[in-house]
Amino acid sequence: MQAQAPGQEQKFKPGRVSPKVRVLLVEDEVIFARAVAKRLQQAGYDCEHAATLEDGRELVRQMAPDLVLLDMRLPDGNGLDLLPELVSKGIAVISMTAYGEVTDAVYAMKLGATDYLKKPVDLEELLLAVEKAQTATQLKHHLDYSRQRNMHASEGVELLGDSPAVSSVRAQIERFAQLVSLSDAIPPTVLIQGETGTGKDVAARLLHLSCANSDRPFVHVDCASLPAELIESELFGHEKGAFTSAQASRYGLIEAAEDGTLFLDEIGELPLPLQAKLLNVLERRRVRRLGSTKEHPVQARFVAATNRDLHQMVLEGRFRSDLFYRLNVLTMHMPPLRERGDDILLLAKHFATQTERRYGLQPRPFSIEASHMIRDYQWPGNVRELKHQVSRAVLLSRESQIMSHDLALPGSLQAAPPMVTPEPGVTLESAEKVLIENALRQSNNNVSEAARQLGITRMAMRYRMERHGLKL
Ligand SMILES: Nc1ncnc2c1ncn2[C@@H]1O[C@H](COP(=O)(O)OP(=O)(O)OP(=O)(O)O)[C@@H](O)[C@H]1O
Repeated sequence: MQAQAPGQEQKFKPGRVSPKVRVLLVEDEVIFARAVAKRLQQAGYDCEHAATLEDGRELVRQMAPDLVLLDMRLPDGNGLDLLPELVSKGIAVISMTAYGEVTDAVYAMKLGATDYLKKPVDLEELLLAVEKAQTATQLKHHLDYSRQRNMHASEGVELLGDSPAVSSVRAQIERFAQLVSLSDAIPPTVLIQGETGTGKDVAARLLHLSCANSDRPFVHVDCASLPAELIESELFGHEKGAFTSAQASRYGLIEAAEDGTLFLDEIGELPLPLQAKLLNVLERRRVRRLGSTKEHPVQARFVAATNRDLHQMVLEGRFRSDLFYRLNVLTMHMPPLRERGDDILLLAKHFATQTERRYGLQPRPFSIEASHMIRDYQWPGNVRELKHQVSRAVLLSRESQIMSHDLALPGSLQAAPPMVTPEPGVTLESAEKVLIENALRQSNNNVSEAARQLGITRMAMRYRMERHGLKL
């Protein structure tokens, strides 16, 4: 059978090589979790279980799930806190809420969950929801790839900011675009470095749009989220029978990029043997599909991005030095958000307006205190973190201004009085009172937020406050 032509969407279809769908269950009720995992495994899913948000986050990194079943009330926080991260990675999420926590389900859907289930959950109903979400995600990925081709990665690409650091990035993108577009030359590779969430993906897309052939494909390969055993066949393609599940020949993404751009995101995660193969492609401009003896010319320009210190990885023997030197020709550095001065507020206002428009909400300004907090916070997750926190604050805020406590930044919690540890001999009852008082102080007397911090419903919080005689 012949390989399909690059224009055919089918060749990108997820799941063709790995039939097992990976499901992550984030749930602290162990007996229920075991029953769900068993039922999903029986139905042919790969299922992993995490009992806390933190373990869930770690497993997302390790197993790159296709779908997450997310409980809302977890020992170390609310499932809503993990949800935006999952949605931004294109992972389907089914939220699971207990009876009486309807608002959580509503927020979860607003934040991009695919579906929600009410507890107690019937296992067959859960299985149906998983199947439905999986079909929807496959369709979405399918469309995403088609969209990448058809819209040429141009939609919604904005590198906002007036700071000198961002202006300099913009100028560099223009300059690099000219250099990689020189007609007769083999285009030099562009390496985009920067902390997570600084806009490396945005910069890569803008670069593509500024190049000659910007109407050609922009193919994004996330080396961190593709399982190691899949990356090779995804990148290089394969012939029918090259390995057990290769039932048809298939173009790899390098060929699919045609004479457009292949964007290798998180290149630091590429396994060492594949680094050698990639170097070979970059040097010889030829690619050979798995199981084939024939080589095909490579026309694409290569853009790579990383938030790792590749030089350090070379010193530690985790990244090939020859590939590093090959990549490190035209290098651009995305500045961290904390170094962009007033751009932070400009971006915050932009994301607030975006969320208000998306959900048809009244425009509201940030309070002076909230603006100061946004400006002073260090933003370790950079623009992505800002975007999520602002969207979340806009959706959750009930007041005429977006207040600092709506932002729920770790800094604001640090600024709150330290937690009081009960003395020995203190009763459970009085310890509970102390915890409630602390949570209220940390959330500036916002009962919903305090309830969220303690992992209980607003109603339960009100009831306990009344029992302890706590008034606002
Ligand atoms: N200057 C900017 N103006 C507007 N939006 C931005 C800007 N920079 C980043 N964003 C937005 O922030 C989010 C994160 O950006 P992006 O994915 O490009 O970061 P990244 O550096 O590639 O992250 P990672 O290292 O985690 O892959 C995206 O939603 C992007 O649209």
